[in-house]
Amino acid sequence: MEVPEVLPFDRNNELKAFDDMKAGVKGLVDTRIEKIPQMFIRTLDELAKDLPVHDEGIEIPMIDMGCMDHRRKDIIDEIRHASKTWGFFQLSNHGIPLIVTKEMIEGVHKFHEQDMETKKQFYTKDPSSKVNCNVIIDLYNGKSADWRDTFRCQFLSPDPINPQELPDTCRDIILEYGKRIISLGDTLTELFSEALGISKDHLKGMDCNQCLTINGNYYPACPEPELTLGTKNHADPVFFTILLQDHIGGLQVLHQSSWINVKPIPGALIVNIGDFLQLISNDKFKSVEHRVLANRVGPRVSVPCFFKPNSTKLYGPIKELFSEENPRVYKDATYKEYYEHFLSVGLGGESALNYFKV
Ligand SMILES: O=C(O)CCC(=O)C(=O)O
Ligand SMILES: [Fe+2]
Repeated sequence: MEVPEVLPFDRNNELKAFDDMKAGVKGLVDTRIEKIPQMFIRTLDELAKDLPVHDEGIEIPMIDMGCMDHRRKDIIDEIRHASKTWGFFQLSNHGIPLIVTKEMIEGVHKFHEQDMETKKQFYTKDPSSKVNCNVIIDLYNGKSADWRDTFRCQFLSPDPINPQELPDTCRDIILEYGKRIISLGDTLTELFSEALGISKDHLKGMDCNQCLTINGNYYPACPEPELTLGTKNHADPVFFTILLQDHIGGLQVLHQSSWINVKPIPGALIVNIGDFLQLISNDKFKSVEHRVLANRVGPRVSVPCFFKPNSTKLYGPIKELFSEENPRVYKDATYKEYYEHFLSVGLGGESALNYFKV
């Protein structure tokens, strides 16, 4: 019997398209392939450290922000509880209309799905550029790459972005969505302060919502989703994040050593505590690891809005939160020092906060 010759599959043959991507002239969405290249395949070390998924009747807390004037105290209690135990919660009745969230998702589709020639101008690694896409940080520290394209826009830095710098395809909706996120970010900054038991204006006075980066994540359908991740596990290197996701799903949050799926709920927004809020709250609030699975179905779109610290200001735990039972946990650090350390650790590694413990 004739044995058919089976050639070992050489993933490197597929790499031409990805060389372009690494060189910054192509997004994942522009490369239609059937096998994923080596650079996306999770390492044995990553797989060995993976934890189980727990998906039976457990969900991140849902907080209804409606009737705030009458229910403020209850809402603050719920935010405190969620921020201490989960580091994540979903928000309903947050004031951003469904039509605006829907158009924001469509805007991210339009940006990533436009032709390469138009998109090319945004593929830059120039850190001074306020709008760019596809800076895959893990390619720089030897771990597997994430199965996603990303568009980043420094909306407040702290000066507002010049609208002309935004792409034509989604300029209007980013401006509209960004304006509403700034207002929701203001409200959350007050609620977080009150939940910590300090004055309503305390976190705003520390410039916790002074800088805002809006990302547009685009996760193309993946032919081999079990071999890679859409976004590797990480905690956000920011104060807090307000995340919009579409209906596809794939976001998972680490809770009691298991991955929990975050179910998409139309119109709801997800809020999570970032490392810097954990640092200044002296561990009262938790910045929790999360990740996004790759999926055979796609594309999936998400819009994380990151409230970040001013990079040169010195931050440390809030003194009002110290007590004999709760002594200072972290040293003072600038965001620049912290973020450099975060990048050196890379996604999928240990928490960047450990390095700043006293
Ligand atoms: O796409 C998502 O749902 C989450 C992405 C994320 O965690 C991030 O960009 O920091
Ligand atoms: Fe994140």
